[in-house]
Amino acid sequence: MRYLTAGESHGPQLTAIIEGVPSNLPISIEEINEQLARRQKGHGRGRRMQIEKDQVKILSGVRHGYTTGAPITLVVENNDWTHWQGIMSAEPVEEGTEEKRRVSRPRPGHADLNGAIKYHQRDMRNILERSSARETTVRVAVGAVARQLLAPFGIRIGGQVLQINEIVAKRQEVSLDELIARTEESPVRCLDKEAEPLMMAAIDKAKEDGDSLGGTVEVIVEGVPIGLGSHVQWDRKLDGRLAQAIMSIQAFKGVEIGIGFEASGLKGSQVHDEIIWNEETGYSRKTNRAGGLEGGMTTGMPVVVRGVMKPIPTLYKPLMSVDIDSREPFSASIERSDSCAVPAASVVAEAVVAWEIASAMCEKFPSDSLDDMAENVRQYRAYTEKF
Ligand SMILES: Cc1cc2nc3c(=O)[nH]c(=O)nc-3n(C[C@H](O)[C@H](O)[C@H](O)COP(=O)(O)O)c2cc1C
Ligand SMILES: C=C(O[C@@H]1CC(C(=O)O)=C[C@@H](OP(=O)(O)O)[C@H]1O)C(=O)O
Repeated sequence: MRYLTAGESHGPQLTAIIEGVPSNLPISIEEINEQLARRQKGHGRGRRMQIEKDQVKILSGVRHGYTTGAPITLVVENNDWTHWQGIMSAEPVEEGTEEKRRVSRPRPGHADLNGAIKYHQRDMRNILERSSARETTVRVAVGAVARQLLAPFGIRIGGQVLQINEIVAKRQEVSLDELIARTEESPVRCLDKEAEPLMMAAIDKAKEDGDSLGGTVEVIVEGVPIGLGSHVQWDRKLDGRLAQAIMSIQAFKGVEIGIGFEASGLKGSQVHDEIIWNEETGYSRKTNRAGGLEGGMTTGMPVVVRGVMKPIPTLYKPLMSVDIDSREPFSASIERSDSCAVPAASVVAEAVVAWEIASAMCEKFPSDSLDDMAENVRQYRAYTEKF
């Protein structure tokens, strides 16, 4: 499977085209919209989220509720477009007749300056419009389709926030069902009830100070068969692909699988997961420090991926920058902004992980139709249990 996204933050819409989704897969528009709504929530979001009410439109590839195997086009319209039509118009405008909201003072941490130099743009709006994480809207819609492809195989995904700024959540041993239910109730998508108000207070304080905060999110996938991905070629290793997916989310600067960076300080005997076998389910592991991946392939244990999001670059009390017209020092430009988007980003992280797992399923099993795929997954599972 593959997909592309298109669209600007303040343009008319975001679009995704997905190719390779098996035919005969039931698609629920409500479920896609539920995922879009989850991404819009979270303490620390800016005013834009009050303007938008993201809803998907399916323009191709789905008929009477089922995929046909043809490319699927997903669209999410920007309500904010009504305020930006002239500024973002594709039509030529006469010089001086239209307010362009030109950006000439690049924000440290955003794509503004590098993009402007690379693409020969004197108006950095032409960069920020596309680098904006508004794009994650359609990535979540794509992830929602991937989730619907995984659901018939009992593969389920949850996510949580583990840290915001200095506040680290205490680890909670809960089932995936409980994690999914409880994070949905939390304004910061955190299971630790003691950390939650501290995180919210830290976000409020940062906002008050004109500052921003980052943090850590975790995604867990259960029900994955053994052997997705491959050890035989670098670009087929599923751990590498998951890392790329997480790092492709705007503002993500770190990724780890299983115990990740902690492994550097431990001995092999403290890191590797002992192998066990039983007659009913076959091979398994005593622990899951590997986060469900060894040799670029799934072990059958839950896949556990964490990502670190840096603090949002746009600051209401801006850092110093340089104006590209005068080359004089100036405060960076201020665009309307979130002060912390870690809870929203955890929903995006779930989506991109869902996509990678679903893609790996389609590579492992014949996937022209859901019927082919279901039969092959059933046979393969019976085989792995007996191996
Ligand atoms: C859900 C989400 C919301 C974001 N909101 C903002 C925002 O309001 N203001 C901002 O400057 N950056 C925001 N970002 C981060 C920028 O888009 C990102 O830092 C920028 O594109 C530069 O890319 P890089 O940080 O990956 O290098 C957000 C990121 C995510 C994932
Ligand atoms: C629009 C979204 O996030 C945006 C991501 C973003 C950025 O620079 O990444 C900047 C802000 O855009 P605006 O200036 O229009 O408020 C955020 O609101 C969204 O998540 O849907």
